[in-house]
Amino acid sequence: MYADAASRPSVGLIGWRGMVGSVLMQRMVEEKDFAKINPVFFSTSNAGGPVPELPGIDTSETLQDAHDIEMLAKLPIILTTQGGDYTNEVYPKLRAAGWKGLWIDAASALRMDDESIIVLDPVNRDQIEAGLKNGINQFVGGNCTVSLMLLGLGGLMRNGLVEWGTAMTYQAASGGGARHMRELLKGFGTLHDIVAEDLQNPSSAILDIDEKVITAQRDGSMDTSQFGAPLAGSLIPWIDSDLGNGMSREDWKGMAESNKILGRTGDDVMPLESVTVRIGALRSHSQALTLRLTKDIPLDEIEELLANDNDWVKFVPNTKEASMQQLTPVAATGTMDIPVGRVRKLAMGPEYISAFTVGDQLLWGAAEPVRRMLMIATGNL
Ligand SMILES: NC(=O)C1=CN([C@@H]2O[C@H](COP(=O)(O)OP(=O)(O)OC[C@H]3O[C@@H](n4cnc5c(N)ncnc54)[C@H](OP(=O)(O)O)[C@@H]3O)[C@@H](O)[C@H]2O)C=CC1
Ligand SMILES: N[C@@H](CC(=O)OP(=O)(O)O)C(=O)O
Repeated sequence: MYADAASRPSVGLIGWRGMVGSVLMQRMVEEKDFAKINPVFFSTSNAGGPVPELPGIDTSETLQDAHDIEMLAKLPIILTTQGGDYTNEVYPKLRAAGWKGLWIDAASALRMDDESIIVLDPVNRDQIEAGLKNGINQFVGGNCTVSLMLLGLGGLMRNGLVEWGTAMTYQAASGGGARHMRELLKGFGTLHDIVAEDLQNPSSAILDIDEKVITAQRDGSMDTSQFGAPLAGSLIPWIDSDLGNGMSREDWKGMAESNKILGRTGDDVMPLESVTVRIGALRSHSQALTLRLTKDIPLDEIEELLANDNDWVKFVPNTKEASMQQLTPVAATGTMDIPVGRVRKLAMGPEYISAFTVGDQLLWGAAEPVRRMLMIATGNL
């Protein structure tokens, strides 16, 4: 039974209209979360406007101003998917005003703060529970690639069986935002239009087609305003800012965030290096890993550890057919599954394995960890 309306905790929701926020709303409707809380909807651009028409939402209410610190400070819990700029602007003011409530956030701004816990409850529920008990009040969703990797490889990583690893990523356009997804699709369209007639003719020369495509990709005629380089028919081996030491910020997050989630510090830190790459997938991130295990573990035991770690990981047998059908962005998108496969021992030695994992960047990669944190904080999970 759900709590009656008067005793449900009030929760401020900011960013619900954005791409991550919309996926969060979908999940909250699916899980009937709006029967467990009293939602208060905010906007940075349309205070006084209508609240979203969602099942279970009282549409006689209007949107609150997301910059109104006094209004925000009345709430015991705030969940934001609005982005890091909003967090950086509003959060310090809210705390300075004496607010003691729980802040749940999908943006990276507060992730590595000592006062924050990065939330991924199938992996670190113990940390979350201990944090709630000890008065921690900043709970931040992890980087999408990190969360998806830890869910896929949890059976090895959570059990301390990985000595070190590398993750080579294949990240979808959605990681950049809605406009990036549009730019990718427009890019495919532009390239197709240039060679559409040639494609109709089976005897046209493929090298002529190739020449027309590469010319368009190089001559500046494609829209690259979001990615800064053509992505359709290509890839971009750099994600997020340049740290000036040969690493992108996205490369850096792999080791920093995964160790924080796993609770590994000091001498216990697991070296995990990444090269993060944007590819022309729409909304599921993939990554290929090389892992050195702490010992030689038989392959069937590795498979069992991976398959049984959590309710969402889906072990995919290392065959061509299964990999092509089950281990792709097309298979993972829109689902809560985290397929993991291509697991085999490597020529470097019996402790070395490969693995490949995929997951929806907007579900487990962004919205679901913060949705679940809200449910944990309100005693509903
Ligand atoms: N954990 C992770 O790995 C990930 C985290 N994120 C985080 O989530 C944040 C939000 O990302 P995302 O959802 O892609 O951002 P969006 O740009 O889709 O939405 C952000 C805000 O923009 C405003 N907005 C303006 N125009 C529109 C429009 N036409 N449609 C919808 N919203 C509009 C809305 O605010 P308003 O209603 O107030 O006007 C909305 O909440 C990111 O900045 C990042 O910090 C994102 C991806 C992955
Ligand atoms: N940087 C990720 C998306 C994202 O928003 O990550 P973060 O929450 O760590 O900033 C990507 O581009 O795929």
